Amino acid sequence: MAEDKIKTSEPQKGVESSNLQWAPQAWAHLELVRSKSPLIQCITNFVSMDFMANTLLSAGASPAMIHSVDEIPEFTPKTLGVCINMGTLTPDWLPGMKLAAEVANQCKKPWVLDPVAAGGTSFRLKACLEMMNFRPSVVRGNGSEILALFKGSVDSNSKGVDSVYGSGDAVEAAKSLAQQSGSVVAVSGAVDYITDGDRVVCVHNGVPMLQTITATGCSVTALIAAFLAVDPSHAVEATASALAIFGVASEIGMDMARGPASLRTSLIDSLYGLDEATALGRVRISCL
Ligand SMILES: Nc1ncnc2c1ncn2[C@@H]1O[C@H](COP(=O)(O)OP(=O)(O)O)[C@@H](O)[C@H]1O
Ligand SMILES: Cc1ncsc1CCOP(=O)(O)O
Ligand SMILES: [Mg+2]
Repeated sequence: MAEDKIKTSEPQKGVESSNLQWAPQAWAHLELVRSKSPLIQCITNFVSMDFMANTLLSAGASPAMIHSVDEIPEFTPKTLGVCINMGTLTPDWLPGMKLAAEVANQCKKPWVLDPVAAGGTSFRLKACLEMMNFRPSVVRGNGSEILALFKGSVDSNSKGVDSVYGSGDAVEAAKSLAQQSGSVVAVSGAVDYITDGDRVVCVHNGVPMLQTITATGCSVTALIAAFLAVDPSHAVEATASALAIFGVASEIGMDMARGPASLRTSLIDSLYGLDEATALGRVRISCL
């Protein structure tokens, strides 16, 4: 059973030794998503809706882009996980986002926050910080977004949804943010860092061309929600697995791609077709 492969023991140091534990665990999480097909509610931006839904479907999950405040009390309790993304935020979307987070918490369902461009404007920063008060199970952002949440200030150098910092620049901020908020914090980039404020897990999978396809960050956040939905009590492990599997799918997709447009397609195909031997051979996870 896939559940048997999900270990909770303390991680070891170094990529090679850690992989003995983490790679089978990442595969086990993907197998669980495929077998349980969790219903994931996504309240997300208009740019990402299609790619996010297709990412979830190709992993075996069942996405629903349902955001009306009128439907949330009835629909959110039926889900196994919720993804809330601030990408194309307007004031009228916020009450639904807050209600979905509240209902998810009441129903003890995991929910994941993507604080897109958190440091871009004061309106957006305030909204992201308000969402943090609902204590997401996981918050996943790029370096700029995690630094903005930690500092609680707008970044005058912000490039909007794109990061002006590497993920490594935000590791200490991520640890402090996790300690203050009680959420697991994931910073994505060339290396993805996942922390609960104590442990820091590093995912080394992925390809630089992911930065040239819009909504890859949004979609991997939704994938985190799906992995968390099948293993809600191990948020660090499920988050690392989702980031590693998405990264592996991009690496295999890269072998077939001619550029960003074809990578977008081949990534989805690779995620759908990923097998155990390939996952075990490619997942690269270590601990700081
Ligand atoms: N330089 C890189 N090398 C490999 N993978 C990367 C690189 N930059 C980003 N990624 C991957 O791309 C995905 C999106 O991350 P990121 O670009 O940081 O998010 P966002 O799109 O929200 O800014 C993640 O899976 C991350 O691991
Ligand atoms: C371009 C853009 N503008 C508002 S949301 C969005 C998508 C951002 O996607 P990602 O954060 O995954 O790059
Ligand atoms: Mg993003």
